[in-house]
Amino acid sequence: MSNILGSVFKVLTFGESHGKLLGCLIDGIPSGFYVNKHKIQKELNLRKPGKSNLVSLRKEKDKLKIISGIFCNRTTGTPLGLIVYNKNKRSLDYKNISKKFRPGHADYTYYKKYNIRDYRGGGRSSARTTVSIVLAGSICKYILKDIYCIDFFSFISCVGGNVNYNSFSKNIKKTIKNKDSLGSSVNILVGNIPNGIGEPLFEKIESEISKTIMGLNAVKAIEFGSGIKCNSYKGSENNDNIYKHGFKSNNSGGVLGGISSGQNLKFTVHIKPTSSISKIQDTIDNNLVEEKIETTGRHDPCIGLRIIPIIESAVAIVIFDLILKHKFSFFF
Ligand SMILES: Cc1cc2nc3c(=O)[nH]c(=O)nc-3n(C[C@H](O)[C@H](O)[C@H](O)COP(=O)(O)O)c2cc1C
Ligand SMILES: C=C(O[C@@H]1CC(C(=O)O)=C[C@@H](OP(=O)(O)O)[C@H]1O)C(=O)O
Repeated sequence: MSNILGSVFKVLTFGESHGKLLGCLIDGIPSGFYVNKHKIQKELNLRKPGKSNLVSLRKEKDKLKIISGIFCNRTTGTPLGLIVYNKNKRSLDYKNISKKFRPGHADYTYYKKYNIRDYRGGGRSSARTTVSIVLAGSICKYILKDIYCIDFFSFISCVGGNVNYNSFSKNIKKTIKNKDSLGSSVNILVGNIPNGIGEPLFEKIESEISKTIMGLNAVKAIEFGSGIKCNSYKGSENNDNIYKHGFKSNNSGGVLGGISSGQNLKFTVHIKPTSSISKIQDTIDNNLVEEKIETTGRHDPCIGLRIIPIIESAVAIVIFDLILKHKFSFFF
């Protein structure tokens, strides 16, 4: 299993959905950084479930606990350990389906590969594990803001194939009634990214971000700038003309040759509909016997509503790691 993100700012993530706790251990964080607990907690609060009836109703406080690596609120350069406890587990919800594989979830592949499966909340395959990404990423996010004024602007751009923002919540409510779920897309814009981040050929900023974002639960595609639409454009339409004070458009998504151009980094992430639905579906059990399955419990009907803080944190880790790894600019 691979549970480590980053190569200099190295984040080891651990924990399961219904285990005792989740967390991360960060190796490679420079010494002397002020660790702002409130800013980390704010990001955890943005990610946590149970905040409305349009998301999973699991109620977690996700209260930050720092277990190592700081002295007088500053990093000491030793491994920084951050955790949150799981408090609101309801493993009984999974009892009926403990031997059946939910279509679309990771149950089938985990069982086939590891020959053992923690069925409680999906165990390690649950998006509850994204807590660890937000723990580490929130630190990167505010360091990037303090040093480079890097800002994130993100929004949900599509729910169930519909791009009209005003219809999103109505559409989700109707889908919940129908015991189903919806796919979605979110748009991410990272402002004030300095020119020069990204290492061609094989650590282009696009490829590094894509690898991490595609590693998130339920993400099925990512497009930069004009994305897949570029296949219908002419060069004269897709090129971003260059002037003394910058670019006239941003079809490149802020990346040229794998290097940030100084324009906003712009990408779209497409997310599949939640697999755990209470509509009856076909599946098999551990003994290959064909069964019907109905997944009840507390599930997100549309993941796009919750994924933005996770994506922002993941991207912040990638950018900060590239900066540290290549001793970019005037950082040191
Ligand atoms: C923020 C977030 C919340 C999610 N909530 C649920 C959920 O409530 N129920 C569910 O079945 N899947 C949920 N997922 C998706 C599963 O974790 C994911 O589909 C599963 O791990 C299988 O991985 P894959 O979809 O990447 O193949 C969520 C994903 C994210 C990013
Ligand atoms: C708990 C979270 O999301 C969970 C993600 C998830 C899944 O299968 O990914 C399934 C559900 O787990 P449970 O049945 O334990 O409530 C969600 O609530 C969270 O994001 O904190």
